[in-house]
Amino acid sequence: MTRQVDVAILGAGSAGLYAVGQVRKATDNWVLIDGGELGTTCARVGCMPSKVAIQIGEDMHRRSIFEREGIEGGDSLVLNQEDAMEHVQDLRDVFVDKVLSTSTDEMSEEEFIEGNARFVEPNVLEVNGERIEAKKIIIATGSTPLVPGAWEPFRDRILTTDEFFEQESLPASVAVIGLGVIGLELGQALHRFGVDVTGIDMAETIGGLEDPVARDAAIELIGKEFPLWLGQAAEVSEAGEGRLKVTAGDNEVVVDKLLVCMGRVPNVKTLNLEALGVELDAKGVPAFDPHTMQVGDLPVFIAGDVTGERPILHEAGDEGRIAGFNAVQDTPVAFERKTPLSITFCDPNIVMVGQGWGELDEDAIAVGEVKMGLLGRAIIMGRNRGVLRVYADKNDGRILGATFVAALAEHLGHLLCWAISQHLTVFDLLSLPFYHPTMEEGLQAALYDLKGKFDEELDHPIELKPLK
Ligand SMILES: Cc1cc2nc3c(=O)[nH]c(=O)nc-3n(C[C@H](O)[C@H](O)[C@H](O)COP(=O)(O)OP(=O)(O)OC[C@H]3O[C@@H](n4cnc5c(N)ncnc54)[C@H](O)[C@@H]3O)c2cc1C
Ligand SMILES: NC(=O)c1ccc[n+]([C@@H]2O[C@H](COP(=O)([O-])OP(=O)(O)OC[C@H]3O[C@@H](n4cnc5c(N)ncnc54)[C@H](O)[C@@H]3O)[C@@H](O)[C@H]2O)c1
Repeated sequence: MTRQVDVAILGAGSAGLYAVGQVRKATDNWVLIDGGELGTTCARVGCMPSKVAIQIGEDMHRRSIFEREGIEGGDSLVLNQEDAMEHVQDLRDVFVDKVLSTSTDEMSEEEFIEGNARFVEPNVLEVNGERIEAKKIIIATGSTPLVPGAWEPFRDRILTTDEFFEQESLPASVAVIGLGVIGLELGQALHRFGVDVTGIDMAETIGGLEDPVARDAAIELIGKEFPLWLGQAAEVSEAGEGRLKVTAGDNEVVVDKLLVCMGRVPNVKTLNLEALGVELDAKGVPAFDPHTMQVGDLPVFIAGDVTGERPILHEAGDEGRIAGFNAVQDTPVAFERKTPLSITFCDPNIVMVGQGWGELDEDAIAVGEVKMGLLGRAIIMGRNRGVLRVYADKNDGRILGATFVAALAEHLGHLLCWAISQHLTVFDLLSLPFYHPTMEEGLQAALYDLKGKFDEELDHPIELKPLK
């Protein structure tokens, strides 16, 4: 017998759970299906445990400035790697428990099915031998770390983020392959844990940086901590005694393990999306409307990392909300998407907001820049490194985007993202308060530099607004 439901949601990750949150407001007749480990990628093997590792690394690294502050004994501090990893796992468990106790743990057997679903028709699924016919289906099955098939013989010495946080002890040496977001965050954390790290990326950049000034600053600063080999793909072979030889161009290193962070692939393999009868892209994902999350005109929606488009948590959350909301409407509603914001939590942070350097027409923009070296608060913190670059429309001063390589830039990025979302100009921003002494004064300095690129002269100080 085929079970009938209003909505079936595939995947109990962040996107799927946000979708459920919307769906259950409109109907009790829904089902959530998940065939993997529960607790969400974010809490279990993503955002949260990675930030714990980064925090430990940062706390340990802080000792490098103790001496100049008159604090003695920094050299004798020891990071116990096993205890540190146990702390990562303890906090990870707290975050996972928090997710489970407010989601699947509370669901009935009717509401939550453990199993991998596959499509039979656009509105019919099969899971654990049972058929489910759903008026609407939401695909929110996330993604999986990419490991090249050719490296399968070395799989026992390859760590991805699916395995890393489970490690009780750490290898003495690691080659981090891929210096995108994950490679930079975890590579630097591992280095600061005392592991001998070599970072390799086939691109001539790190953290996906396109702005040439920001890119050079980031490569110089992070390259002071551990070697970065850029511009050549990594190749791997046996080195004997269980170790691996990694080469990239003329560089060569022998390591105990690889941390592979070469991107992620959508979890679509077992879904039989061919049954949808629409074209699939090279990764097996169907085309969808990013404002409704609907797949063509099918009764099918898609949300989160499985789309491969905006693989970050708040976007997965929004996509889940959009898909869930629309799955219970007669006609899908198109929603605005948020101003792009991406933060790599390495030190210094790498932050990109709004339109990226690669999308902008250099002739149509003005760029404001400040180096963080002379910023008072940054000097006090011993974190006066990096650069802030802000891009504005040359005609009207409207802020279009920015790239930051600086300590605590995660906060500056939010401020500027909100300003772009409100369509503010450099002149609007300079009339707002900047407290002294703060890191925000770095942003203020970049904005002053940007304002200097415009001829516009006000008849009053730019920091002030005449009463209307
Ligand atoms: C190491 C790391 C660090 C990160 N750090 C950050 C960060 O700091 N900030 C940030 O914004 N983002 C970060 N991200 C990204 C963020 O974690 C993801 O964007 C987000 O978790 C995606 O949520 P999701 O619901 O799409 O996928 P998931 O949470 O992965 O959920 C997908 C679910 O689908 C299930 N599933 C798979 N196949 C099937 C099937 N056939 N049938 C049924 N169920 C299935 C899986 O078991 C899983 O439970 C990080 C990611 C990683 C890996
Ligand atoms: N702070 C955050 O928001 C955060 C943190 C971690 C992960 N994430 C999400 O997870 C996703 C996946 O992260 P990721 O770091 O795995 O992917 P990524 O796409 O950010 O980086 C992958 C890197 O691997 C490199 N690469 C690919 N093949 C290679 C090869 N053969 N040799 C050398 N280098 C190679 C690429 O040039 C690229 O720089 C990201 O897109 C991100 O959105 C977000």
